[in-house]
Amino acid sequence: MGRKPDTPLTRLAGYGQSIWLDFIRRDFIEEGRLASLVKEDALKGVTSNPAIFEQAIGQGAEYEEAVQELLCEESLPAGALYEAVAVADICQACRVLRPVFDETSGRDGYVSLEVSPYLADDAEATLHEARRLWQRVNQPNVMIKIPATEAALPAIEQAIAEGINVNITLLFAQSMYENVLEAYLRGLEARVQRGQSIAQIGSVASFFVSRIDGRIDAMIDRRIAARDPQADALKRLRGKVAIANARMAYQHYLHVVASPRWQALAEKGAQTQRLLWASTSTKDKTYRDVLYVEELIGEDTVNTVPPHTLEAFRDHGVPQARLADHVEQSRLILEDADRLGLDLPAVTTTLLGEGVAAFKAAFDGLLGAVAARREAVLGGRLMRVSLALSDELDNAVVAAGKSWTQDGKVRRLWERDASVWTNGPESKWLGWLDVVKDGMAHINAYEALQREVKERGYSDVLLLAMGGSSLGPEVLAEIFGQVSDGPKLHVLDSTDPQQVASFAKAIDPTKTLFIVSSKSGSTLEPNILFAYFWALAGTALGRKPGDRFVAVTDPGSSLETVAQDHGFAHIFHGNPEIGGRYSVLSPFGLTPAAAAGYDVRALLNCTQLMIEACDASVPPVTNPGINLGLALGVAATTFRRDKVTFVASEQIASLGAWLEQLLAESTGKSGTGLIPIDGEPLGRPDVYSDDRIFVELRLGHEPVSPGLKALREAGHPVVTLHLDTVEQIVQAFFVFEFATAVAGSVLGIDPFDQPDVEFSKVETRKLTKAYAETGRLPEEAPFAKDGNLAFYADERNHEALAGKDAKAILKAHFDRVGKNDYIGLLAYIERNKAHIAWEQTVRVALREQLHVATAAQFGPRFLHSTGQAYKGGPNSGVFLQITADDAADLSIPGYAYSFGVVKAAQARGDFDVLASRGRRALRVHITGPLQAGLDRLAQLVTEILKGA
Ligand SMILES: O=P(O)(O)OC[C@H]1O[C@](O)(CO)[C@@H](O)[C@@H]1O
Ligand SMILES: O=C[C@H](O)[C@H](O)COP(=O)(O)O
Repeated sequence: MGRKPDTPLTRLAGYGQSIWLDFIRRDFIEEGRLASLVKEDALKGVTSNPAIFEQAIGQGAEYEEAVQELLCEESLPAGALYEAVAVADICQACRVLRPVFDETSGRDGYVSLEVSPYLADDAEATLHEARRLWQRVNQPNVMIKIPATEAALPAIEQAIAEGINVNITLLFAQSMYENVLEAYLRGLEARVQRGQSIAQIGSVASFFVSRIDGRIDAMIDRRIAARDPQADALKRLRGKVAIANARMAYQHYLHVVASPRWQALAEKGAQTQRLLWASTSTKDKTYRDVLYVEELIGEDTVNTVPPHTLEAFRDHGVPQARLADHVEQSRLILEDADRLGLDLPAVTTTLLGEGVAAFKAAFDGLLGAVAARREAVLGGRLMRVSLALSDELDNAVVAAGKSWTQDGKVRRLWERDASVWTNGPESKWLGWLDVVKDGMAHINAYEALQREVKERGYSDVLLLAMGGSSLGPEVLAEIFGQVSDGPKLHVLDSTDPQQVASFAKAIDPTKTLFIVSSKSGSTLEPNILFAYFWALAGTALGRKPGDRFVAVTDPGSSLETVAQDHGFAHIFHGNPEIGGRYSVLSPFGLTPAAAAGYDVRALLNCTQLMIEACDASVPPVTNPGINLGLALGVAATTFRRDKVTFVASEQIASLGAWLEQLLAESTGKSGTGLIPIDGEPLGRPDVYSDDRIFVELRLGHEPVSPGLKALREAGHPVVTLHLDTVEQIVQAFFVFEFATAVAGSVLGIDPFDQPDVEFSKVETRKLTKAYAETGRLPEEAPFAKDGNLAFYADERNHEALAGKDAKAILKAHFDRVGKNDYIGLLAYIERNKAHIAWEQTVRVALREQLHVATAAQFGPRFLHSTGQAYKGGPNSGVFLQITADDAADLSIPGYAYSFGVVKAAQARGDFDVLASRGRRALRVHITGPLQAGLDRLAQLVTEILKGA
C-alpha cells in the first residue's frame, strides 16, 4: 500500500493498534477522502451506527438525489430506502478498504453496519437481520454490528457459528464483555465441530469508554458540589474510571487468549476477537482531546474515532503503549470507585439501556429524515395528513407516539401482533395490510372483467350489497362517475320498497351487469335483492340471466353456492382475513371498480404509496396513519372529543359515508368509541361543544371552508387530509384503515369485530320468521297517537316520555339531550335527495339550538355501518327512529315476506336492541302520505326548539 507519512497516526501500527474511522458519508467516499485516509493515515477500518447515518442522510444533499433515483426505479418505504442507500455506502466503503483487508489477511479493512436497534431484545430477529444484511452487502470485509444485550448473546454466538463477521457494540461492563468473548469462542467451536473453517471470521468487541466517564464524572461533580466529605478522593477519580475499566477488560482478553482453549482455536487459524475502543472522542472539553486514544494503545486492539479525533491525534497525539501498564493502578481506581459509592455496574447497565435507546432515537430520526425525503420526492403523488391541535392535545399525541416507538408498536402492528390490541383474534383480521400485493396478483381477472363489460356493451352495473360491501364502491362511483363509453355504476343497499323500485327503474335490465356482493354470503339484504333482480332480469331477457351476474364473496360462503347453482358469469373471492369495512381495496371494491371501467392498476399503485408511508419503518411522527390514529384515539380517550366530524370538499364528500362505517363499527363497542358525524353542515364555533374533532377532507389546496379557521382559532382540533387528485381517495381509504386500527389500540378494543350488530339481525330474523309463519308481524301498539304520527317505545323510554301529544312527547325526548350527547335521526324511508334534505334541515335545527352533534341516517343502511356504535358505543346517543307506511310494497320472489315487511322488521329489531341497551330512543311512525308526516315532524321540532 505504499509508504505512509510518519505521523502519530501511522505510528500506532507499530504498537499493534489499528485505527478505524467512526464515520461514513457518501460524498466523503465519493470524493476520495476515505481513500486518502487509508493511504496517508494508515486507516484500517470504518464503523457506522444509526446516529452516524442519521447525520449523514439527514444532512447530506447527495442523499436526496439517491432517494430520487431509487424511487424512479420502484416505490419503496423509508426503511427500504434507508437500507438501500446505507448498503450502497457500506459497499463502497468496503471496496475502498478491500486492499487493507487483503493485505492484512482479513485482520483489518472492515466496514461495520449495525442491525436495527429495535431488535436489541429479540435474539431471533437480530440474527435474522444480521443474516439478511450480511447477504445483502455480500462483501467479505463487512462486519455486522450487534448490540451487546443479554438477549442478543445467542444471536452473536449463532452469527459467528454461521461465519458472519460480527462487531459487538455497546459494551460497557466487563461482565458482559466476558459473555461476549465466550459467545465468540462458542461460535467458533461450533464451526470446528462441524468441520468448518474458522480462519476467515473477523470479530471485534466494541468497548465504550468516554460515556462511562461522562456518567461517573457527573456523579462526582454532583457530590463535590454537595460538599461530600470524600470530595478530594472523588476528584482524583475524575476522568480515570473509564480507562481503568477498559484496561481491566483488556486483561481479560489477554487471559483468554493465553488459555489452552483459545490456543486450540488459534491453531485452526482463528483470529482473536480484538477489543475495539469505541466512544473515544473526548466529551469533557477540559480533558485532552486525544485522551481516550493515547491511554488505550496496546497490542492487538482497534480504536475507532470520529474525524475530529483522528485529526487531533494526527496533529498532536503521543503514541506510546499504555494499555497493558498500570494494571494495579487500574484495579485500585475501580476499587476506590466502588468504595466511594460510584456504582460502576449500575452505571454500565444504565448506559447500555440508554445506548440502545439513543440508537433507537437516532434510527427514528434517520428513518424520519428518509421518510421526509421520500415525501418531498413524491410531492403531489402522496396525500398528506396534517394536524392542527391545541398544545395540550398535541403534546399528548406526541407522548403517545413516543410510547408507540418505545413499545415497537408500529412494527408489531405490521407483524400482526394481537397484543397491539386486546390479544384477541386481531391477527386474523389484518389481511388489508397486503391489499395491493393481493390486488396485483389478480389484476388480470379485473382487467378481463373490464374488457368483458365493454365488449358486451352494458349500460349499467348494479351492485347489491350492504355496509363494507357497498359503501366503498359507492364512494368510487360517486367520485369517478361514469367513464366515457362505460356503464353507470349503481349501488343499492336498501330494503325500502320505493328505493328498490327506483333503482329497478333506473336501469335497463337487459343491459345491466348485476354484482351480488357479500363477504359472509348470508346477509339478508343482498340475498333478497338478488332474488328480486334475478327475476327482473330473467323476465326482461326471457331466459335465465346467470351470465349477467357476478358474485363477490368469501370462499365457501352460501352465496358462492348460489352463484354456482345459478351459473353466474364470475365469482370473485374475498380474503377471509379482511373484514367488510376494510375491504374496499380488495375484490369487494375492485370488482365493481373494474366493471365500471376504473383503472384498477393505477388505483393499486396509488394505494401502494400510502401503504409505504405507513410502513413499519416509519416512526410515528412522520407516519401519517399512526399520527392520524393517535390524534383520533387520544382526542377521544383523554380529551373526550369523540365526535369525529367530517368536513369535505364537495367532490370527495361521499367518502364520509364509508368513513362512518369504518370508524363506528370498528371502535364503537364496550361503551367506548368514536362517533362519526358526516354531512353536518359547518356552523359557527358557538354551536359546538368541546366534544368534537374535525377532519377536513380537502381536495386541492384551498381549505374546504373558511369556517374551519374560526373553529381552529376557537380551540377545536382540526385534522386535514390533503388530496391533490381524486385518485388519491384510495390513499385516504388506506390511511384511515390504518389510523382506525391505531385508534382502536388507544381505545383498548378489538377494531375488527362488530359484536352488537348481530343482535339486531337476530331480532329481525325473529320477526321475519314470525311473519313467514303467520302472515303478519307480531302486534305492537303505539303508546301515543297524534294525527298522522304514532309513537312507540319500550317501557323505560315510554315512562320518560309521558306526554299527551306529539309535541310534548318529542319535547320530552329532546329534553333528554345533555351536553356532549349526540342525536341520531334514523329514518327507514327511501334515501333520496328530498329525504336527505329533510334530515339535513332537522339536524341543523337541532344542532343550532341544542349544541350537540347530529347524525342523519337511513335504515337499514346504517345498521351495517354506524349501527354498531349506536348500540355498543358510549351511551351518549339520543335516537329518533322514523318509520312510515309504504306507499307501495314490493314482493320478493321466493320469499314469504316483502321488502316492506323486512324493512319494518329491521326497524323494530334494531329498536328493541337499542332499548335493551338502555339507549334513549323513540320511534315515530308516519301514517298516510309520507311527505305530510315529514313536514309535520319538522314543524314540531322547529316549534319545540323555539320553545313555542
Ligand atoms: O359483506 P357482508 O357479509 O354481506 O356484510 C355486510 C356488512 O354487514 C356487517 O357484517 C354488519 O353489519 C358489516 O360489518 C358488513 O360490512
Ligand atoms: O462503534 C462506534 C460507536 O458507535 C461510537 O464510538 C460511539 O461513540 P460516542 O459515544 O461518541 O457516541
